Amino acid sequence: MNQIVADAAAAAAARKNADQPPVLVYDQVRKLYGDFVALQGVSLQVHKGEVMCLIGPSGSGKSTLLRCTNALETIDGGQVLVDGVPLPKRESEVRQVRRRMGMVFQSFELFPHKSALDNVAMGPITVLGMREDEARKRAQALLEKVGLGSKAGNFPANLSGGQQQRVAIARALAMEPEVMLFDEPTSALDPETVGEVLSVMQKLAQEGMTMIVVTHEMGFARRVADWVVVFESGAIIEQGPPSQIFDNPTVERTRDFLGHLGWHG
Ligand SMILES: Nc1ncnc2c1ncn2[C@@H]1O[C@H](COP(=O)(O)OP(=O)(O)OP(=O)(O)O)[C@@H](O)[C@H]1O
Repeated sequence: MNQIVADAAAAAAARKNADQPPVLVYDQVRKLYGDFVALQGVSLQVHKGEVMCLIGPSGSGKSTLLRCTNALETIDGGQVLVDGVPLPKRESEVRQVRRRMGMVFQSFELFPHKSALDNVAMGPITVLGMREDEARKRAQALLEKVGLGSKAGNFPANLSGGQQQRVAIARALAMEPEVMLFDEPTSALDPETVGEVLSVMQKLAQEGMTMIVVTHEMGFARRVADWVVVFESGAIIEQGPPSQIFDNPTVERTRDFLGHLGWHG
């Protein structure tokens, strides 16, 4: 075994909960949009409590992989396993799986005519069948967790982008997901509100939430990720702990990508 392979094997063995079965397995996942190959042969594992950041150039397939995780997109080859079970095809079963994964989008997607509290309480009431008073109590606690306890009555239009995104995170958490999927959660935000969203995410990570984060925030990935995956043209070109990817990438194209972003370790 050469040194690079030995280092990679040691890093993989050191992953969080590597001794337990992974929560998510992507096995040779392939995704087409017409003739266009968006994902080709993507194989990856996510362990419980792990924060995995997906990075890479625009259009490299990061969001597509995230959307294949909760069956917002169907796959054209390979498989995605959740707790060892392939993603189902039937819509009713897909909904069951989706419920276990909270998703946060770039564009918040809050209901504009509902208060922050109602946005968060709605899922537990309508999907989980929780009593309204209990759901509202849960929603208030979650708004406090994301630093918005005093804004519960505000409508989305009266919240900043960063605050709306924190409501969206609280809304996802209200369903008590096993995994949180973040699709470029700060890309649509004014720079001054990016930090407040990232610190909520960092707190979640510290609490042990399993997270997959598509991000262009390299500082966040370096600081918070346990495992970083670099995409290019629908394929993984390198994966490893942040110290490897950001300080000592083994693949020239990772170095090029980070160099273009002005990242110098
Ligand atoms: N619904 C769709 N129909 C056709 N092509 C699509 C569709 N969704 C994505 N694509 C294409 O698939 C490729 C991968 O897109 P994807 O959004 O996964 O990239 P990404 O790495 O997340 O990029 P970014 O960082 O810009 O969000 C892109 O070339 C994109 O144009």
